[in-house]
Amino acid sequence: MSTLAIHPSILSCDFARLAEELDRIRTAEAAHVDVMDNHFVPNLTLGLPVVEAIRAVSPVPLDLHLMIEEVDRWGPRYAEIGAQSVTFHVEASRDPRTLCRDIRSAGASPAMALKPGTPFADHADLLSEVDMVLVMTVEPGFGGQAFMADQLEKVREVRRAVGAAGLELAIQVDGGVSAETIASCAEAGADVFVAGSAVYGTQDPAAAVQELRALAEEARRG
Ligand SMILES: O=C(CO)[C@@H](O)[C@H](O)COP(=O)(O)O
Ligand SMILES: [Fe+2]
Repeated sequence: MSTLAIHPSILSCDFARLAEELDRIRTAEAAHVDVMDNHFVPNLTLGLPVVEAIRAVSPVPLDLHLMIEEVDRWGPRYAEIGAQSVTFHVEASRDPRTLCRDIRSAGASPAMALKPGTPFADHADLLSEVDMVLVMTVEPGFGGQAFMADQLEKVREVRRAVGAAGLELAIQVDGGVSAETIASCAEAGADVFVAGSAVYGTQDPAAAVQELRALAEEARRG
């Protein structure tokens, strides 16, 4: 069985103190970086030069979540700078199979993301190309939104499909993941948990990461 991983989203950190904020989550398996272009989502965050600077100072690997329209063009560029994983939205990519291969050959793990309204079944053929499936548990664009419990059925569906195909894929959830909701995600079959406000909204983000991981482990043990 896979190890559980907590990936704090730096969207909720103090952007004026990025290096220090990254150091505060050294207990995490990776840092989740939300790249938004104000086209695919109605918000704008950061781009390649800033992600490259983050990569240079981060004590943990980077998990990049690309919420951008031109992902076929930019995805491989983000992989080249040394990210651990590059997640693209299936709603944005015109040629996801080629994109997955380009990301992998540039040295990163490709992952596919599904917005809440996007059925997994329409994109199940991509499972053999990716290392991770991200099931969004909020509409992408902003941190601090309420968790959409109706997406847990999609997590279960992906977990069943991964098992049936005999694959070893990670399933990530992102949006509204907190001490109140993480157990339901783990029970449904998620093993990588993104949390922004539930980590950076606390006094001690490193301890919050450990608490979230312990809750997920407990839920998995049943
Ligand atoms: O991708 C996104 C939002 O689009 C997320 O990664 C958020 O940054 C998660 O923040 P919280 O819901 O955990 O506060
Ligand atoms: Fe994200």
